[in-house]
Amino acid sequence: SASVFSEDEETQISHFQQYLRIRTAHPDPEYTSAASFLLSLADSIGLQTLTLEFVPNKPLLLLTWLGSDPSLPSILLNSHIDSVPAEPDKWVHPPFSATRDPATGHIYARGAQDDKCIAIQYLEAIRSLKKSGFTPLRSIHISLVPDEEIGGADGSMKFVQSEEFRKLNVGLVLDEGQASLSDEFRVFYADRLPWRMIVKATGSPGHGSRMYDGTAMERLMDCAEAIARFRDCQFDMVKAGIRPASEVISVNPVYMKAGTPSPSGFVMNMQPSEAEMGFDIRLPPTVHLEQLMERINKEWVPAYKNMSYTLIKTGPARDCNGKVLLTPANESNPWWPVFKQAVISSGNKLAKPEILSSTTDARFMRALGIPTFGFSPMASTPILLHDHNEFLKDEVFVKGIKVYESIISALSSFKLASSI
Ligand code: MET
Ligand SMILES: [Zn+2]
Ligand SMILES: [Zn+2]
Repeated sequence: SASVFSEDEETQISHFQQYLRIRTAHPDPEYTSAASFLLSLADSIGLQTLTLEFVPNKPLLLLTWLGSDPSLPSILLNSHIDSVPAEPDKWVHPPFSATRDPATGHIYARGAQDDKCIAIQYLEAIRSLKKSGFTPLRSIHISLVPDEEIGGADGSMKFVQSEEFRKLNVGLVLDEGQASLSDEFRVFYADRLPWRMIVKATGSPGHGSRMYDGTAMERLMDCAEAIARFRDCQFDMVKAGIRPASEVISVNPVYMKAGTPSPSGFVMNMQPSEAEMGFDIRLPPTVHLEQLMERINKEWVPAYKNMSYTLIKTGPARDCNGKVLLTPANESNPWWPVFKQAVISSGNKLAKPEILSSTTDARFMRALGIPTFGFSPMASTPILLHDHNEFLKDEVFVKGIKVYESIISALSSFKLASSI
């Protein structure tokens, strides 16, 4: 049912909608309009702003609220500007309309959950803390980055390698997380590693009517079947409740390409000499890589079957000390109890820390050894990232701002005798 909001809250919701209406979907995200909108919000709050352009036309915004002791390690709040594409015909409201359903309060837009909500929540939380007279001890930075959805090579990867980043002296990063079906917020201490695998098969072409061995299609289908068997085994562990989905290996087919195009579709009486298939693979950070490589070479894509594969791995799998990319979410990490307590004192619940099924820019910060949590305060919300009809309820969005007020004030006031 619809809730009643204050005038300030209505303004916050309207800022969210305005941001959602900017078409930041790949393959041609409107980075310039997004940047000018975000910079004008930052100006209205009185934040310092810096626009970095590591790659032309891919702005990365750095917003700063200076702490009273800027020599202390700072807090960095990260959000990506870009979104995945949407298929408008399959949505109940156009994906860049940010339509707010008056009955439910759902705001429909690509990016509503992933992850434009947090960018505006960071900003509005800071606006409200500033208004209340709060002054941070540590500096707080917001980074608004391009290209996360396509691997981050021209975005966060360049950012963390830059002199500007080094100068921030970041002590803790918060990045995006995922919605929660229950009333407990979720928090993520690691991401799965993102791989892409492209399998190509070649074989003898021939008449569509002929039965013979060694066609490209037959070989590729053998590969797909071997992968499907492995996928079933991994998925069965999830279905049986033995492991969470983020702690198994997922291998999902994402495209198939074969056949000879014709004006009316495809030539049907020819068996093609080439066939190709793409897979999205996600690996738990502690995965046994040798075992998987052996499986790929022996079971999935045996070279003797005239198949080859390409593996694309975007981003680091280990940090500078050769350690897997995990941020301790326990008392050994002094930031953890501060974060956890801040969520609880805002009147909310926090679920047991998890590994994220998908992958975020957090891996670039973790690779530098910087503690990084994934967190998007969306409780009692269906998980709709990259799906049709992505939405966030107005009330959930507004509550998230309050949660960040608590988190930002706690983290930025946190004092510790030792190095951090
Ligand atoms: C491949 S880098 C990550 C891109 C996106 N966030 C995903 O999980 O698919
Ligand atoms: Zn995404
Ligand atoms: Zn995202």
